[in-house]
Amino acid sequence: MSGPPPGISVQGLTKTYKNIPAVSNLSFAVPPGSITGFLGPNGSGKTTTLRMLLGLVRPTAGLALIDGVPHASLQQPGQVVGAVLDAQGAHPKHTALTHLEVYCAAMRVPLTQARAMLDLVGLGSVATRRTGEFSLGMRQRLALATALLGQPRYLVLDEPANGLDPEGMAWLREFLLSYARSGGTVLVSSHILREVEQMADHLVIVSNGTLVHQGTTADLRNAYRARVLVACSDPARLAAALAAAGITDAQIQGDGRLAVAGAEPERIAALATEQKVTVFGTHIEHVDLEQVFLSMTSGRYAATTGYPQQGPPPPGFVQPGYAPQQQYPPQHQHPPQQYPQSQQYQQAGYAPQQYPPGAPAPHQPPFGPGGFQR
Ligand SMILES: Nc1ncnc2c1ncn2[C@@H]1O[C@H](COP(=O)(O)OP(=O)(O)OP(=O)(O)O)[C@@H](O)[C@H]1O
Repeated sequence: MSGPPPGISVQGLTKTYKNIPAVSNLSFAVPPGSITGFLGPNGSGKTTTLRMLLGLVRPTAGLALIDGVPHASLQQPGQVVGAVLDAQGAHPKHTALTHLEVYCAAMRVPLTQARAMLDLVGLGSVATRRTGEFSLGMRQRLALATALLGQPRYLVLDEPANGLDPEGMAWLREFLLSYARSGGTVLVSSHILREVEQMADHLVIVSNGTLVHQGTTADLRNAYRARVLVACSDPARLAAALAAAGITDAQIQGDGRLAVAGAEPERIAALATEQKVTVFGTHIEHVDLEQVFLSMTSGRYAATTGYPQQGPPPPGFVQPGYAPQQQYPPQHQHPPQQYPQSQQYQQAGYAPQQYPPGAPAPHQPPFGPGGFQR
């Protein structure tokens, strides 16, 4: 018999408080080995969802499964899933070491794990200090150390970046990347896309308790990749030449410029030269994913009439209320200014796309050699 499907799976999850829906028919999956960013503005139902997943809130309807079973059915939950829901859990008069040792005893894991986990999260030097003296960032690290005591396969973190300075954020990012590389699965919530964008390979975006997007981070980036705005003597002719060369995402804008996605300015210029189309200037337009996220979750998204006008919806879009075509948020609209053909443009230099790099790992992995063993 095959075992339960691995990963986290949320199916039709619903929680209503006195007729007020906190989470409505929410379904998403967290693939094993992924870092999945769980995003949504304040009050969008993230914490309620995570609490249902961890068996702390009873769903009104639906299922939240870890390794195919509800949390309550896990044999040794602390060794399957570690959670950080809030960083305030430690007794202020307890030292960090005592705090963890109490948990070790409760979870029946060796007391030596307490010291090992403090070292792992960078709190080794303050192990005997009272947690009441800890900053919020230190408490976040302590909460993470607590979650890791049972060497879980899953980590569920609710806004772990709260209270972390940029250095703490960078540390957390590297830590979670390392955890995932060693086979762990992470579900991490945030209301700021930028906080998780560099580490999450999957994104689940909620608004008002409902799903608005799920998919890979790469797909979202590709859906909103940079485009080149070309001012030229014959945009229609250039668009036809681009299409013949396999570059089909080119649209004439209201201002007369041709907006091209999926080709670099040099390639566009070469095709224009072949077709005897004069290029007056090009401009690379980058998209800030944070703006896309804000537009998705604020409900303004459907009201925009931006780029591109046609084409498939971005991968992962699930909300039928959203416009069926992929669109840029209002911040990326161009003014309705006309660019007459005779107008001269300054040639804008090509700026390479500045998406954050993938997943550098310049640090010691917490698991495997040098770290703790699964
Ligand atoms: N115990 C509760 N009783 C009544 N309403 C609740 C309760 N818990 C949450 N809610 C409501 O459910 C909605 C979702 O809240 P939730 O805390 O899950 O959102 P969130 O996305 O985690 O937001 P935040 O990041 O601000 O914590 C909110 O409107 C909130 O007021």
